[in-house]
Amino acid sequence: MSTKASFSIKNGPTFEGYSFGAERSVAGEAVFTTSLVGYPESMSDPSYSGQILVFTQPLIGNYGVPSGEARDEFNLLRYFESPHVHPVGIIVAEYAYEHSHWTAVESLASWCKREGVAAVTGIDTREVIQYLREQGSSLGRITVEGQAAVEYRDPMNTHLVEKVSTKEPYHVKALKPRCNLALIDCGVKENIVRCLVARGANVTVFPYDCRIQDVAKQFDGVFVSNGPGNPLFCETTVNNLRELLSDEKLVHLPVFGICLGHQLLALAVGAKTHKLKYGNRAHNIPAMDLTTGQCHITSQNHGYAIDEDTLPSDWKPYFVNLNDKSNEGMIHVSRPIFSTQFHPEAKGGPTDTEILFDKYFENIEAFKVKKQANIKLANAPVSIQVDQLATERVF
Ligand SMILES: NC(=O)CC[C@H](N)C(=O)O
Repeated sequence: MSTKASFSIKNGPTFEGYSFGAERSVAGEAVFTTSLVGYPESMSDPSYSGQILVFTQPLIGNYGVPSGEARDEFNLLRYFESPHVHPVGIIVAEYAYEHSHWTAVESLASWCKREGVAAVTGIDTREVIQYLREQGSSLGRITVEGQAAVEYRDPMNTHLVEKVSTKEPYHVKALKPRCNLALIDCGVKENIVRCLVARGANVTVFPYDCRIQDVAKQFDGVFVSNGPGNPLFCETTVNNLRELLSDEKLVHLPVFGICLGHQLLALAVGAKTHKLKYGNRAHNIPAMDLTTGQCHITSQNHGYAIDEDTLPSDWKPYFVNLNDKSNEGMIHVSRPIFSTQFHPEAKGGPTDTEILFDKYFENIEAFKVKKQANIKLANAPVSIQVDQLATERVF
């Protein structure tokens, strides 16, 4: 029989189960996802950094884990959203000790062990979620039998983005390049880079604290990525974005942000953010496009949201969450800038809103036409030697 392990919620109950991952006692923020599939994608998503992820889907592990080394035609990770697992622990109702899938190269248990991630099975996750929903976002810890319990700790009080962002810029080439984009990496998911490169962008990925306002003139667009933690920790990025957005020579520059990127752009324009009661983590959340009235089913993973009442008058809410009415995006009234709280790149989840990448590329094409006509904008030659940059994340 495997080693016993317990999962405790601070100011809440303790649940007894069995360890199937690394035999390590850990603490973090306990969050839950109601997604039915996609545990490899979720667990390799840097936005889950420092968290203990509870799956409401009762059977987890049944299709194993695909290769973390396989790469696609752009040299991006084929199956993972980053090279490593980011939650410190996972909680499941029933771990499938036998797995089967044509892409599987190992079991979820062996992946967790190799990555030092605690994993507990045999937990009544229905009760856990009811508790987290009532009490709201809570701290949690996993204690492996025979080990001392670790102190509860709140990862939201630490600068998680600093840990997961690339340490040096890197460059990903398109097969048939049509534009050059600068991406601010706060913990970017691989599929965001893929959505850009596959549409013909050479993407230069910069660390979260790079002075984007200094390099933006060399690019056809700026992208701000997803990432972990409280957006208020990213003051440097917010200040840089504020300067970028207030540069008169850059008024036509297309900008797109996703999730944390959306929150950072909102902070940069003077709006406020708040923590949601327990966050939205699922693959089937309805978000309505306020410009068309259409509802889209979206993939989500966030604990914070922006207060749309605090948006300045030249910004409009773009999408609204039809479950809890929280903000799901913003769009500038005249400039080619928009951002979403949900994940149009999916992985996992529905790809319905991938059209937003097409919209971003339409903005980029329009910008290139304006650049050629040289209408009131900067047009600096690319001085960054992209061929001398790394070709993947640098840690
Ligand atoms: N996926 C993300 O980018 C998450 C954004 C932010 N860390 C939040 O929890 O709200």
